[in-house]
Amino acid sequence: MSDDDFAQRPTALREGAFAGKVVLVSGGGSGIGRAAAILFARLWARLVLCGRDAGKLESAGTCLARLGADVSTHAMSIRSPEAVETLFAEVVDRHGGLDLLVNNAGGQFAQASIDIRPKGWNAVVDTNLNGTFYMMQAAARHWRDVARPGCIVNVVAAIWRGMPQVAHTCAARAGVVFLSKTVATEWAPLNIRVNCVAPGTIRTEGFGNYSREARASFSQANPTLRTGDAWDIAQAIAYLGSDTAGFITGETLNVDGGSQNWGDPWFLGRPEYFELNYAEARLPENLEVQVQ
Ligand SMILES: CCCCCCCCCCC/C=C/C(=O)SCCNC(=O)CCNC(=O)[C@H](O)C(C)(C)COP(=O)(O)OP(=O)(O)OC[C@H]1O[C@@H](n2cnc3c(N)ncnc32)[C@H](O)[C@@H]1OP(=O)(O)O
Ligand SMILES: NC(=O)C1=CN([C@@H]2O[C@H](COP(=O)(O)OP(=O)(O)OC[C@H]3O[C@@H](n4cnc5c(N)ncnc54)[C@H](OP(=O)(O)O)[C@@H]3O)[C@@H](O)[C@H]2O)C=CC1
Repeated sequence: MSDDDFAQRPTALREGAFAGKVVLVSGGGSGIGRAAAILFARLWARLVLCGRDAGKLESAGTCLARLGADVSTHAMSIRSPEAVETLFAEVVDRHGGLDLLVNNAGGQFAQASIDIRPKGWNAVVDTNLNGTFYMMQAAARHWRDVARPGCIVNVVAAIWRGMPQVAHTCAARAGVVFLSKTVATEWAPLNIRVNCVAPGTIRTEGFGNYSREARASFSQANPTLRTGDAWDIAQAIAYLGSDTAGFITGETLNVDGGSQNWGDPWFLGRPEYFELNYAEARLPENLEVQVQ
């Protein structure tokens, strides 16, 4: 899907639903984050995008400005607590405050867990769990200090049956889900809602990090036998971030084509052990039936 597609796709959300609201999308330069930012622009939000790559952010910023949004872009890494602090100071300075934080930045690399080295484990956990926490905490402190209501939507993954070959990200996302449930209670007195969206396999630029074989498994990894697209996730994010979802907190919304129930994505390709061959499968003796 292109920016132009996202600028036109129908949406269930009401025009003007985010009028006067400031929305921060991490990883807003590409994929799901970029689609969500386009949706928020169409709903009249003011936008803040952050990510590491200034070029990607600038390109997304230009697209949002064309849609009429007031947008600022900030190149930084969510892994640095100092950079997160600076980001929030810049947001307050430039936009006067924040209303919704979308923690979408994240990623991983595929590797058998038995081979993951400490540096790689730490890189993934630091981005997906620690970085997300620094952003959540900075937002909550801001809302507490200015006595303003707030809302957080964290993008995780449909991890419910484990995620072989990406154990580090599975562990980190599980951490974010339970962190979110925890602070949804702690921060309710501050009028802050916290929810997660758990995507299944969603066709984005991020797919480029995986082999052809892995990508083929992604498109067969749920009962619909197809991948979702970034708009599917953008709409779920906007719904949970909107006042329409005002009585929902501590929840995780799966947008996964049913992958919780059936399907097996393999980030490095399916190991031979898991190849199924029903034609040659032998039943245990006591289950054999005589066919007349
Ligand atoms: C059972 C039902 C399941 C249902 C379905 C569930 C959902 C399925 C989801 C399916 C598809 C998912 C897709 C996506 O998530 S797409 C979006 C994602 N985008 C990315 O993943 C971005 C790509 N990755 C990265 O940018 C980086 O890897 C990362 C952010 C994770 C780390 O960045 P950093 O810059 O800190 O790290 P370095 O590159 O410097 O590396 C640090 C050490 O990490 C190790 N490493 C890194 N890459 C690899 C690799 N390819 N293989 C092995 N090890 C790696 C390594 O130790 C690095 O240190 P050294 O370089 O010193 O060795
Ligand atoms: N596509 C899918 O099937 C699924 C995706 N997800 C998750 O959804 C999110 C969006 O993924 P998607 O859009 O597909 O892929 P992308 O790779 O396009 O998006 C990841 C974004 O995260 C940003 N990012 C990564 N590390 C950092 C960091 N340290 N600091 C700031 N920004 C960072 C990247 O920006 P930059 O390069 O500029 O730093 C990039 O824009 C990710 O968390 C991903 O893991 C979850 C399940 C499935």
